[in-house]
Amino acid sequence: MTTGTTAADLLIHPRWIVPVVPEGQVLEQHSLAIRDGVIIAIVPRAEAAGIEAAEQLELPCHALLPGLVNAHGHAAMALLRGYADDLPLMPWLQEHIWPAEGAWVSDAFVRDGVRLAALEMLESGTTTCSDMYFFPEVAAREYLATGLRAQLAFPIFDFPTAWGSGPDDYLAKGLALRDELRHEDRITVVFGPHAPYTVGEDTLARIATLAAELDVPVHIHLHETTAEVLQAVEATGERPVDTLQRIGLLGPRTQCVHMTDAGRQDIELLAATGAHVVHCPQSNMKLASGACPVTRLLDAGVNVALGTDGAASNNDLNLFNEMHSAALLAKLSTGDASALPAARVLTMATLGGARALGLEQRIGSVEPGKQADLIAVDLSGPAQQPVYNPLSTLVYACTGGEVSHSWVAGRAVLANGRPLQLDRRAVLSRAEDWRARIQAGPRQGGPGNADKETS
Ligand SMILES: CSC[C@H]1O[C@@H](n2cnc3c(O)ncnc32)[C@H](O)[C@@H]1O
Ligand SMILES: [Zn+2]
Repeated sequence: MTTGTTAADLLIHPRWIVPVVPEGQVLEQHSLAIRDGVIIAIVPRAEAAGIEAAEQLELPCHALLPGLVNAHGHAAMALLRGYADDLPLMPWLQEHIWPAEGAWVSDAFVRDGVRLAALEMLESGTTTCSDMYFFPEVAAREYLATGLRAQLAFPIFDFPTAWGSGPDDYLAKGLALRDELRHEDRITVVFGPHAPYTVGEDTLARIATLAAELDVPVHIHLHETTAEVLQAVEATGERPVDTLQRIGLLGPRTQCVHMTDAGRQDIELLAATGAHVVHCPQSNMKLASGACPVTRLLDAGVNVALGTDGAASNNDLNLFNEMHSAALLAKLSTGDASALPAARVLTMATLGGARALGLEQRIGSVEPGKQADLIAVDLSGPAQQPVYNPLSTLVYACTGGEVSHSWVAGRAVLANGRPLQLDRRAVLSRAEDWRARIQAGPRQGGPGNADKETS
């Protein structure tokens, strides 16, 4: 290396960089250098000559920003997209989704479902996802292969499912998986108790103790509907969030998914304990569950992340769509057009997600020293032109299809709109196979047979 130059593996020259920190900033005609998977420099284009790079990439019409963080989903449910629509939460779950999962979920279902979900997420700008679903060991293998970063929230219920026989079994399997994957940089394994209405207080208290001892996050559906809250109050005399607080399960490691029913006291409690909220606006609207009071949470100092939920209730895994919906829903539900502006919603979809998942030191913004989890978005199309303000264009005028490149820890995972580690045709063909089999009718013999049929 010549004196005065910096060595990089990759030097990117985009039209704009949206670093997210500070919120609202847009850098024009700057270059970004990556070495060993880490962002090492962001400099004005004119100064990029001082950086010697093994590879350079010109992106003349693109915005470069942090990869999006989908902070809540059930990836393999991509195979149940469109299986049951236009229903409220409980009939949807109890009469349609849980019976289908009982009949079809197996390791092969999860393998093919995660591949489909990973393909959709990568093509629409997500580089990190949180996945709460059965057979997380299979999902982990797929995330390692496809290049995505993932938090796996291993499922815990008080009753048996395809993946476990009861709380002891779920906890043993989940913690063994966490141990097995402890050296994998891109994967974290956390507790995933499904909800307070499917996991009793004894099990939740056990999880609280283990989570504190091991310093492991807890990801839980919470206050998804007002009916859930009212039923809990009737049965226990407490709102679920108060139960979690009483048993020690509410704190900076807790990721509360949904929170559509959150009054002033709930919000104060979340803020005081440092718990995170994952907002899933499209799933909440489609199931008519309610609207999370995002602006009041943010005003109170609660970190809010953004998630799609599963494709069976959204019905996509596209965080560009989710950002757009989050902004519009906030404006509609508060009657305030200035609620949740573009810069704020982009923070939720990046740094807010990273913070909720305990990854803020590593990802969520474009800053030297952070992992190079980045996406490039081509803003030259007719639906994006003219670009007065790239933040506005990204949130209000993009659909995800404009994402051309993405990198996770500096490794290219999408180039020219195509995934590099996934066989797109094979993934789509497997999804169609599952659709045909599921639509043909209930499978006899229980989970397990699907492995032999599709591997
Ligand atoms: C712990 S494995 C995931 C489990 O959750 C179910 N699920 C999917 N979407 C929702 C939702 O919006 N609320 C509650 N539960 C949901 C999924 O079908 C799995 O059984
Ligand atoms: Zn969910």
